[in-house]
Amino acid sequence: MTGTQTQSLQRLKQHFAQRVINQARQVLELWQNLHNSEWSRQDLVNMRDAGERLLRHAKRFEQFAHIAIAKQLLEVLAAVESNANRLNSHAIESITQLLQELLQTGLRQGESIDQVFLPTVVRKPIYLVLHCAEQAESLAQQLQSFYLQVEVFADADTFLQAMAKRYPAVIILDVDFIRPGYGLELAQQVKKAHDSAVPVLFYSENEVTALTRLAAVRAGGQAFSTGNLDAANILEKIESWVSVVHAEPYRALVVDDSKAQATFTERVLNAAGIMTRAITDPTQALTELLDFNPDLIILDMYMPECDGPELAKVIRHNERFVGVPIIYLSAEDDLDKQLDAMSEGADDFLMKPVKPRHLVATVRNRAARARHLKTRMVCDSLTGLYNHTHILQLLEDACERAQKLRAPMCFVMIDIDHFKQVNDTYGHSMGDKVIKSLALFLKQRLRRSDQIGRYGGEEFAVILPNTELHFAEKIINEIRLRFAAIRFPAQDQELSCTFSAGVVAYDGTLDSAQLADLADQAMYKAKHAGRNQVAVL
Ligand SMILES: Nc1nc2c(ncn2[C@@H]2O[C@H](COP(=O)(O)OP(=O)(O)OP(=O)(O)O)[C@@H](O)[C@H]2O)c(=O)[nH]1
Repeated sequence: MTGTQTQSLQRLKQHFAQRVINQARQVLELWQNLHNSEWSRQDLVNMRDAGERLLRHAKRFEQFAHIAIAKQLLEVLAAVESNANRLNSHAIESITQLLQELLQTGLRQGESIDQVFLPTVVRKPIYLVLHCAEQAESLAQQLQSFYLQVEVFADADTFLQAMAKRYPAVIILDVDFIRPGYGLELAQQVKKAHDSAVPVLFYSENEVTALTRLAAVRAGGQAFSTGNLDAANILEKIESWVSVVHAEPYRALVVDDSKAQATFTERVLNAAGIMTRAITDPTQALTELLDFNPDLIILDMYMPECDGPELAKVIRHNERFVGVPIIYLSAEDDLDKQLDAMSEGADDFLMKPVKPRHLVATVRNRAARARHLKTRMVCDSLTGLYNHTHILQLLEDACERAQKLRAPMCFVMIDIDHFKQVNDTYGHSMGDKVIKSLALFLKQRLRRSDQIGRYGGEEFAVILPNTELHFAEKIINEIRLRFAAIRFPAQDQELSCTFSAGVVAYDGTLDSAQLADLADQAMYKAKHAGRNQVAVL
């Protein structure tokens, strides 16, 4: 085969790789949409179509893991269809499990990194509509170093044409684009012409009046910045606007001595994509709590062996379950009794018969809040990355998984160089900004299946499942080069930072603590060898 033929074959392969990834993403997105709606016949059809497309593309590209997952997904969907299109907990669990696997399945090793490691947080482009061309170019460059796609517009027509073709992740719009106040008019035009609300970040070089800010809100502005536009800040905003819904379905444990009521509750919740386990014997509740790990518990008030408030107390006595919301679902209409029951550590009271919509909304709201609190416990407050304890826990899980599946896995330790100097020269808040930027940078560059933690002050840890050592080294090195190229506006100058990293591969025998230790050693090797480099061990 000639060099040109090999190249075009490679391009073709990459083209299909991209398609497989896109199809997998579509299936995931369809499933996630169910978090806000109720399962219908149309959902089944859409998921099946997306699953079939994934299977077709995966076959063409010979992605065997994707083929196996797509086939199993289609089987589960066929079972749902033959069960009068009723989603039950088993189907919800199977689909979730398969989609998790899909998320974990990188493409075959050896493919181009650009295809495998697609930016995960913000993929759509950013439209930059600024009055000053020089400022637009410099901001575009900064944003690009964060792996964002940027399109710069110098006139309104080209911008409006682009809007008609593709929606961006965000529009950064100068209120004084071309002439004073024209940016606001342009935003109004966009708002009228397009149903889909694209977030607009308004910008003005100078401070503006309250009236201009009000006009910006009315024109659909999501935020307003004045003075310096800073890429990290913009990415942080966009990330919060596009943050992905939690992919895991909610889990509810239903305790009701009436089988008919328990089944009714289960059906209503299942149709909303909520996994349910229903039990009629309250003495089994603790065992089920441990086994099923629900986001919340729905309790009947009156049951023969032990009543609801007693059970609530027993549950609350267990340290592990103090935070799990408890909702009563009972025919009791005496307000005093309801309040008494609530005083035993319950969170809500729903009267039977309850409207399905009311039940679903209550469960979703309570479960979302409980998850939010749980997330805060495992995440670092400055960066939103996993905290030290949690990333080590995740590393333990990753080692187990890699050993079970005999899959490659790498662990990386990253430490910003001479960080003390950044704090000493530019102040602690500038130091915080650099830490936050590196966090955003890693999130934006790595795959969704990779896990990133803030290991210590200016130290980060990354778990790369399904990744060979040479690949991990290549990616971290590429990230290192890009990060070093970022210029952070600091006072009236610019600041740049570098990092040193240590990369180690799981060999199937080490435990997570040993692996972390080795990564630390590798990172120190990089520091001793002069910093701003990646060392492997
Ligand atoms: N701004 C800020 N600084 C932090 C934070 N956590 C730790 N630091 C600072 O990070 C600095 C780390 O300094 P050192 O461990 O001496 O290392 P270094 O200056 O980065 O030098 P090398 O790692 O040897 O390249 C200390 O001054 C800490 O106070 C934080 O959350 N924010």
